[in-house]
Amino acid sequence: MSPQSYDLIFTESIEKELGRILETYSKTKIFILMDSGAQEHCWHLLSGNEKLQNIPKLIIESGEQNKSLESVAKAWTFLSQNGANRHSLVINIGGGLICDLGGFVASTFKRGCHFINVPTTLLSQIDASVGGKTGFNFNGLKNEIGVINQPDIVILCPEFLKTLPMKEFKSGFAEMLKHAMIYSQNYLDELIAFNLNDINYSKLLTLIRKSVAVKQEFVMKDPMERDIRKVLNFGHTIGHALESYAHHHKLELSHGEAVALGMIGELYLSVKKNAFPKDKFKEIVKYITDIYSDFSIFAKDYPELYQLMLHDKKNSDEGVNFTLLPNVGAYTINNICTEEEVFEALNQYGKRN
Ligand SMILES: NC(=O)c1ccc[n+]([C@@H]2O[C@H](COP(=O)([O-])OP(=O)(O)OC[C@H]3O[C@@H](n4cnc5c(N)ncnc54)[C@H](O)[C@@H]3O)[C@@H](O)[C@H]2O)c1
Ligand SMILES: O=C(O)C(=O)C[C@@H](O)[C@H](O)[C@H](O)COP(=O)(O)O
Ligand SMILES: [Zn+2]
Repeated sequence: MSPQSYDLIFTESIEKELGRILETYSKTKIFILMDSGAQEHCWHLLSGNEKLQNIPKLIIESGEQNKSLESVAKAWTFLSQNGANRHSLVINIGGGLICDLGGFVASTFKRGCHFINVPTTLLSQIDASVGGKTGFNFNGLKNEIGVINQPDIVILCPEFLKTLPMKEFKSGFAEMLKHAMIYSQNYLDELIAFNLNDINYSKLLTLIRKSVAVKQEFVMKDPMERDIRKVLNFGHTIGHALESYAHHHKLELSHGEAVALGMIGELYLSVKKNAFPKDKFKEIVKYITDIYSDFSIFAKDYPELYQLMLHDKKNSDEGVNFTLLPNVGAYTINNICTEEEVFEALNQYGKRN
């Protein structure tokens, strides 16, 4: 398997598909890492398969705070105590937390064993399960520790999404909006036309396929994020700072909400430095703020947010690095913005002085 390739399988019957795949691993020891929400809402779609029933399983409590070194250590201990070896297979079943954490655990246990992702949230299906970014939060910073390493197989089963709460659905939808912003006006128009209040699952499957294809196009060109893959990070320089800030101050903010808000600020910088069309900026900001929670930040907290951005993994020694857009479907990478420009961008959010 080349460093950036894996098998991507769409299926309507996850139990049969996974059972078929496991036949090819019949000689290896298999383990399951699953988050508690996936256990509650998804396991029944899989557990009819006898082979799966007898596989040792570790449940990681859901919640971003559990994407941690402690959870990684728990999973390493679980594998070690159950006799896993470097030929073993880890099956990650859950959202982006499990794909990131489980992918890292498998990539580092005995210097790396096989893993398969079975994403069960919209965000993990269109983003976290594909592309090989794995890791966990550390020292109050998002994804501070991790590796880029591809799974053997990713199995996408949209059936799982039918139990997803709207908050989590919107979180994944934000990453789809990001894909559209960096890729094409047509795709953005399709997403804007998608009715979140009456989900058409066959239309959703088409959109999922589109988003996965967009992500894969960037990953295949630059698997280790040396340059063009930074485009997939649009909205994240500010987004990750907001997410870490919210976590530190015990405020509710999902990854997708943070990215949606991050895109507003980074679109502002795109208008200022890349001549992104002002009228389109206003339109998109209105659309995003109508969907995502009004997460107001205080001007007095801008320095804390800026300090968090200084840890962004895209940065070199020149300062805070942004991916910006000259228009929908166009992008520039390695834009260094000053603290003053960042503060101006943060002014775009509803703030209380
Ligand atoms: N590696 C990447 O490329 C990448 C890309 C995007 C995001 N991420 C990471 O992914 C994480 C966010 O992922 P997420 O949005 O999936 O959050 P999550 O993994 O925390 O899952 C959200 C919630 O949904 C529950 N859940 C899972 N499947 C469900 C289902 N089918 N029905 C009902 N509930 C279900 C979970 O138990 C959890 O409570 C963040 O840590 C983010 O940094 C990684
Ligand atoms: O796959 C990528 O590359 C991305 O940037 C996808 C992002 O949506 C995702 O949140 C990723 O985990 C962020 O990467 P990071 O390197 O900023 O931690
Ligand atoms: Zn993201």
